[in-house]
Amino acid sequence: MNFEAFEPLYEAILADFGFDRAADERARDVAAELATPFPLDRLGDWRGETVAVAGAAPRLVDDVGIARDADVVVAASTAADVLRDRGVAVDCMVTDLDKNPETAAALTREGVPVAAHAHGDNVPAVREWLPRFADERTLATTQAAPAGPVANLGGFTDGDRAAFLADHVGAGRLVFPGWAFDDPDVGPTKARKLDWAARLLRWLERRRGERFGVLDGRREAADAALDAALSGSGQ
Ligand SMILES: Nc1ncnc2c1ncn2[C@@H]1O[C@H](COP(=O)(O)OP(=O)(O)OP(=O)(O)O)[C@@H](O)[C@H]1O
Ligand SMILES: Nc1nc2c(c(=O)[nH]1)N=C(CO)CN2
Repeated sequence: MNFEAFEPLYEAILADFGFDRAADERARDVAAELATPFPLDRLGDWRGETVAVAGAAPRLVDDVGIARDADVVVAASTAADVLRDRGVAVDCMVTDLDKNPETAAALTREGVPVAAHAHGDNVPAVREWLPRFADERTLATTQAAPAGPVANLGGFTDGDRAAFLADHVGAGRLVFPGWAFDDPDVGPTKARKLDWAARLLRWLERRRGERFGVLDGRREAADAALDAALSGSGQ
């Protein structure tokens, strides 16, 4: 995914949450000062592999076997701790540094790549944590236009960004342990973020010609929101 393709959905997300594009761009520029280029082959070769994109819903503890059975495990945020605590090695972590940045820093030092996201509301965490990461294992990301070493491969929440990353590097089947879009225990903002995660995964499955079981029952609503956001963009 390149930014041009993602931009109409990025605009819709900015409008929905009232996020400021200029603030995202400033965050990206801070990350660009701190990061070094990350050639994606440092992730390893995921082409054709079954990639588990692990979310951090409470059900992840019951879905651990799905991750264990996959060829590659990409963990979103706190999913990395849940899986590692249960003996499942994580091949990559995707995070916006807001919950368990210590885990992310430690992973980079162990040689595990981490995609660290800079956005308008996490600049202090970017400044604090990127310098503590092993540079050569850190892929800095933005949701605005890419710049310098900071990439945008698509996506918004940690979990869907993980799926877009896997797609970008040629993953075969994507499976989704630890996802629950209708989680009664999340607050209203997180619930709205999860709605966007569902829409973005729906967009991704459409583009891939795949069907993600995690989207069963959600496709119609996701399509309506996507069609509204994409109308006029030719996608
Ligand atoms: N029920 C759920 N609760 C939380 N996360 C979920 C859920 N279902 C799927 N996910 C995915 O797991 C990811 C990691 O969630 P976690 O709560 O650890 O991180 P987070 O840092 O708050 O995530 P984000 O900043 O992206 O909202 C989310 O970004 C989301 O994509
Ligand atoms: N500006 C901004 N961008 C984001 C935010 C956020 O809170 N603010 N949260 C995200 C995933 O939780 C992803 N991107």
